[in-house]
Amino acid sequence: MAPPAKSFSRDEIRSHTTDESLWCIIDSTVYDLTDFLDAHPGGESVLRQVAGQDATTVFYNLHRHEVLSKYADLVIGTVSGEKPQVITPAPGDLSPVPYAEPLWLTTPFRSPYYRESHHRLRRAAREFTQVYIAPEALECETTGRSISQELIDRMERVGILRMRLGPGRHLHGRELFGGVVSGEDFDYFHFVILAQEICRPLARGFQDGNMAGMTIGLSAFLNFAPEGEWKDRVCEEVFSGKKKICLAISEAFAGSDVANIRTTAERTPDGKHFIVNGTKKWITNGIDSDYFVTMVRTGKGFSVLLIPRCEGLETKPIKTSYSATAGTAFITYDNVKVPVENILGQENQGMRVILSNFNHERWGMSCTVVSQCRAVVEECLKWANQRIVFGKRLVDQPVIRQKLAKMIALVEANQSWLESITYQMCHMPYSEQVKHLAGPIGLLKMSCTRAAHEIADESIQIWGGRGLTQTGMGRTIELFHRTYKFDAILGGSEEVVADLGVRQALKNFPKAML
Ligand code: HEM
Repeated sequence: MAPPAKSFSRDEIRSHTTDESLWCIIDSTVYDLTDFLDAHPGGESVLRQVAGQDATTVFYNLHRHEVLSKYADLVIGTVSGEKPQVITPAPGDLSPVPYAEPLWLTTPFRSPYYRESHHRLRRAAREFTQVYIAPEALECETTGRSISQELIDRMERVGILRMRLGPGRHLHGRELFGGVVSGEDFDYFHFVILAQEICRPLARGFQDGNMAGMTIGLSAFLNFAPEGEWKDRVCEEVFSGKKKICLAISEAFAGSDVANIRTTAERTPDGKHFIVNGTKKWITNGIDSDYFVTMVRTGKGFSVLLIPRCEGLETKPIKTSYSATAGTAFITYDNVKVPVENILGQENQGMRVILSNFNHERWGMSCTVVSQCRAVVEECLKWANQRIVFGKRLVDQPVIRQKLAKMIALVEANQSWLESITYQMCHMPYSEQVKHLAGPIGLLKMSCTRAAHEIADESIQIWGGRGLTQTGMGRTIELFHRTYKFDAILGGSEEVVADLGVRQALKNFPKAML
């Protein structure tokens, strides 16, 4: 909001120092704090100490810039002959902070990977995220409530729900974000952009609450359900946002070692149904899902069934270290009757169904982890630049610059590797991707989550107590530090995906000797 057109001389401002009229200056803008004195969360006395003065430095030492937008009604004008200097980005704008954007978005750097439609999508996705996703993400992260139907409908209208499944036929014939890219042109780089933009609010629980179950659950259904009315109906229900779906693999008995699951599906004597018994644990979005893509043991192996919410299937919330808004569930199946037609792929060939999506899931997680890490780097750069401590900026301490250097290098290295792998995904036939990319994608995910570990650790040291506080300036750092481990565990633990990368490398090892 533009400040009122009135301007005041610094001499005049200096005379407003009493509880009856208390003014101060922040970034050449004049604030009347008289009626705010007893409402100020930081107390009255600190405001009296800056009465009539320029409080810019002390203000930014203690508050995020967004506080000023929230309290814009306290503004009464500007200082005569001065203009506010601090940037308030408009929705969709790029950040001018060094390393806050990947190189392809930074002038004058160039990239071989991105076209005009990628730039258009980036702007549209960021604007949408800032205007619609971020406010709800921050609220849900705190309250634990589920994503609203209103936001789901809004995402559906611009095509976000379909884009979350990556390129493919489900996007054909659609104009995404009202025409910034056509469904046919949507490629893996468009996906990287969307994934990296919508996680920018840094609300890790909400990020999963925002239809993460659909991205991993529906893809198995899309690729393995037989063509026909059933497939069209379920896809339409989920893509339209009317129904929710989740992927139920892990159990208390088996996490990353999926082959140890114990949930069983036995055929009824007439062969028309499976009877499912067992449990599933840590199922994202399970709490309010309508469909459960469930991995089960069948006669000679594993199978995957689409199970609608029905009698015998119950979901209970699991309290994790991120917000309940993710809808993390413990599921019990007690004699759940499922038609045999609900099988995805072949009976006893379910491992193929599950493995087929792992690459995409792990690559998608790498996209978001790099983006979150970058957002943390931006927070740290801004903080280190504005925080005055021991009489100088935090960033004037060499030890802080060392930490920032390490964090920046980790982010840039992982983004480059991500783009290089994404380029292969755009150009390799699927059969080659399956053969050649599982290893590199596993290593990429490991590299990203290791980087997140380092970045979470260093950022807390830069932020001090604020990095351990859930409100105020360091809230994003506190949340990142509390939740970065999710990505090191979900979708295959760091150790499992790292091991996969090395085992794949050794598979066709040449007779090369030292
Ligand atoms: C327009 C002027 C101001 C507004 C709207 C404002 C608003 C706020 C708000 C909303 C908080 C809660 C924490 C947060 O969300 O960041 C807060 C905390 C605080 N404010 Fe202010 N404030 C203003 C000016 C000042 C000034 C000039 C000072 C110091 C001289 C000050 C000192 C503090 C302190 C010490 C805290 C507690 C910070 C903490 O817990 O880390 N405030 N203020």
